[in-house]
Amino acid sequence: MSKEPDRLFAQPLPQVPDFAFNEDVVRVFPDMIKRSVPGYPTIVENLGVLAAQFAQPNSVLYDLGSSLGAVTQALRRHVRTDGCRVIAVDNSAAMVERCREYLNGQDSMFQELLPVEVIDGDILALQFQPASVVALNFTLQFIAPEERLALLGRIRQALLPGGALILSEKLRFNDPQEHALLTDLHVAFKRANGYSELEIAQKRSAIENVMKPDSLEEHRERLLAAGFSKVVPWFQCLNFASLIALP
Ligand SMILES: Nc1ncnc2c1ncn2[C@@H]1O[C@H](C[S@+](CC[C@H]([NH3+])C(=O)[O-])CC(=O)[O-])[C@@H](O)[C@H]1O
Ligand SMILES: O=C(O)C(=O)Cc1ccccc1
Repeated sequence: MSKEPDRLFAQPLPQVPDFAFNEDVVRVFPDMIKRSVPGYPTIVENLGVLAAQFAQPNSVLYDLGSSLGAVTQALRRHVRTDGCRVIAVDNSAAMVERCREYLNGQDSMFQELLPVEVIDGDILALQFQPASVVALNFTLQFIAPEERLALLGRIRQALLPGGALILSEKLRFNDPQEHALLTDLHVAFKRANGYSELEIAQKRSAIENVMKPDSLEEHRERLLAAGFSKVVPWFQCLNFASLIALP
């Protein structure tokens, strides 16, 4: 993995552009996500452990919004079920190109890994195949809010009995005091990871138009409306959480 540190927002910008998953972000992405998302390494590794419990023989495991393939790599470390294959999808060409390189690296280091296909495409336009595991690891928050229910409905329809959707998201909180506390603690987390006040402020303004978090209650209700039968939070660190949704 690239070791380049994230300094994208370190210098004052006359106007902060909307955040995009372009080549500049790709270069620093492993460092950025680890220093910005509390619990990220734990979520990714354990997503593989969880997936191994839900994987059904001869089915597809989807990594939707795969970025550099961290989740795909965890799936390939943990899932041993016969005939499974991974389909990773991202609509950033820069991410997809680097993701394929990293997965080739994983292939050259380990034997008998699950086959993987990386698709450069929009998850909103995807024709889903029958799937036992679908991972949306910090991706739904970048999908336009009005598209989210229909996407979850299509995922629900594709899920096999015994399978699961694993959904990780930044959370918003309806209680203003809870929201303020966890937002402040997230800023403290970023500061402790070496980000300056300027970097934190400029990043906040870059993502505010493109990343729209929901509350846990909104996630639960929407997942049930999409046809899921059960929603089980399995991890929360500050304002970041991961849920298991059962078909
Ligand atoms: N409509 C879309 N279709 C396909 N991809 C999309 C779409 N919208 C956004 N993306 C892609 O979703 C990813 C979100 S990052 C996921 C981290 C990864 N899961 C990880 O576990 O490392 C989250 C973050 O950076 O906070 C980006 O690569 C986008 O290009
Ligand atoms: O940085 C933040 O404040 C976030 O909420 C997480 C994030 C991580 C990586 C890209 C975009 C948003």
